[in-house]
Amino acid sequence: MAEQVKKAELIFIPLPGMGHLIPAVAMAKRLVERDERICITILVIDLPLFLNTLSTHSLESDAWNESRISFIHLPQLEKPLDTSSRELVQQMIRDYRPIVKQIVKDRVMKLDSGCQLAGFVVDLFCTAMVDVANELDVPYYVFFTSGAALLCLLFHFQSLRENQGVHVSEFKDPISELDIPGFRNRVPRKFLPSRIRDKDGGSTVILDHGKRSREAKGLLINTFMELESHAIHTLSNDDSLPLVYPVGPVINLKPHRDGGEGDKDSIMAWLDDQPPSSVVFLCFGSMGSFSEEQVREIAHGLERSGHRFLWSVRRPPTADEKVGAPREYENLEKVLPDGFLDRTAGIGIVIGWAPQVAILSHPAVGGFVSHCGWNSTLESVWFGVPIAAWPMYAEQQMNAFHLVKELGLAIEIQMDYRWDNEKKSSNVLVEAEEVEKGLRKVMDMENEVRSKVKEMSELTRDIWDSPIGLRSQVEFVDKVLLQVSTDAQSRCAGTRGNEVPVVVQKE
Ligand SMILES: O=c1ccn([C@@H]2O[C@H](COP(=O)(O)OP(=O)(O)O[C@H]3O[C@H](CO)[C@@H](O)[C@H](O)[C@H]3O)[C@@H](O)[C@H]2O)c(=O)[nH]1
Repeated sequence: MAEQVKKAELIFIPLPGMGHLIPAVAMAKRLVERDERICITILVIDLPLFLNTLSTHSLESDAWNESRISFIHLPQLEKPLDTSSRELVQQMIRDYRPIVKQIVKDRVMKLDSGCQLAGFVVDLFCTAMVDVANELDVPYYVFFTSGAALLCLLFHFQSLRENQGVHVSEFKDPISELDIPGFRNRVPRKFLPSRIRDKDGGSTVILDHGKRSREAKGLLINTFMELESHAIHTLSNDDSLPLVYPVGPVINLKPHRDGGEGDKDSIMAWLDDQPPSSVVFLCFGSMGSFSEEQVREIAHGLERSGHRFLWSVRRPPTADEKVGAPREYENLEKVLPDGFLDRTAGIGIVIGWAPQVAILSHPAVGGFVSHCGWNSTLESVWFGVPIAAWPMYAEQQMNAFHLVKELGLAIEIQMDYRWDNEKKSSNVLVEAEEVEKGLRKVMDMENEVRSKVKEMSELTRDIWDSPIGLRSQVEFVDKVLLQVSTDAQSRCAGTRGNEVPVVVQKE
């Protein structure tokens, strides 16, 4: 049946933060490579909250020669932003629904003959868009840009809420440990993402995303069996869930060609001059930043460790700026300890936005101090660089727990770091001594974590190079094509509503 489909168009709706956009574009590229009938349109929602990190143009330019991937930038909403709202992002996504509906309808009208709208692939945080897919009577799939273990946790608490009326906030003791399907070890409550842990911290919204994801035609997760077999099996064996596609690791390995990556050439030239595995790289994702006091503690820790370093530092938005991703410091010298840059000249460099994938792939890099964002985790594993975990917010504590305690792929710097969204900094100060200790540990060439990460890296690449590694992506593409063909047949037979004009084949 699938052979009858000439072209199938998927509409991707990523959350417009870099940690979500980067894997969505990488995923789109993988899918169009899998089958020449797949075309993808990526809708870029304009949330000023996120998009000032890096212009999306560099991501688009990576995909420009893929004629089967196109980008549509949605216009800014006319409504003023209520930056005090905890649910600002979700509200904005909801407000975009009529715009998306109209754009998709227009898009369908312009599709080549023989090309059919195959469905939506929505980020887990954009499940509000499911309403549009339903109104247009097309299937939707959910793309989850973090790991399978986290998804197990989300479904677990969503089902406790739905079926037993139990909320996670009822487990009061922060050190109490919970049995969560998909985890080999009991999970200390304090490591649960605050948005799930706290009843008034947005857990309703997040658990609702879980609920809507259950109704999807498939769950695409940016993970792979060798990294998360236990969690993937838990999800796959759960009959109440849709089909699970562990499509990862989806990493944007091709360096961005232009814009937004700082002074890439000089950074790479500096790395070329350093001995193998001698440099520790510090970077905290697209949204991570520290208080000035914390920046100084890190600087002291770096100096005391004596290790060569490459450190990506950005400042939090000021009270006036209110929202948005971290920005570059105008005068970094004022923030760093006196004379730091002079004393460390030749030993280390401090940069803004980092060309992270290129840096992690460089043989001079021997360790990575990371906030354990899922993309950073996958990139680090792919290149075999051990992590020193310093999670900050979102689900990063869970990721760190998984890496340190379950997989032994990371050492801990500070897992209890607690981000305060109002203060835009943490309630915990990690002192120079702790930083130094973590740096020494992660850079230790005899550390068991180093050999484990290398093994995982080799395994990942071997599997990725073999046909088995591509299986989930191929299966997903087959499912999309089969679904579109089945839907088209039922439309012809008049058994399915049809608000979307189906493109009639000319031949
Ligand atoms: O200076 C930088 C900073 C980041 N990156 C890239 O940006 C991405 C960052 O993604 P990630 O490591 O996942 O961190 P966040 O930007 O913090 O991502 C958000 O989205 C992730 C995926 O859902 C979650 O795991 C995180 O907790 C959440 O904060 C990665 O590809 C990095 O290579 C750079 O290239 N240069």
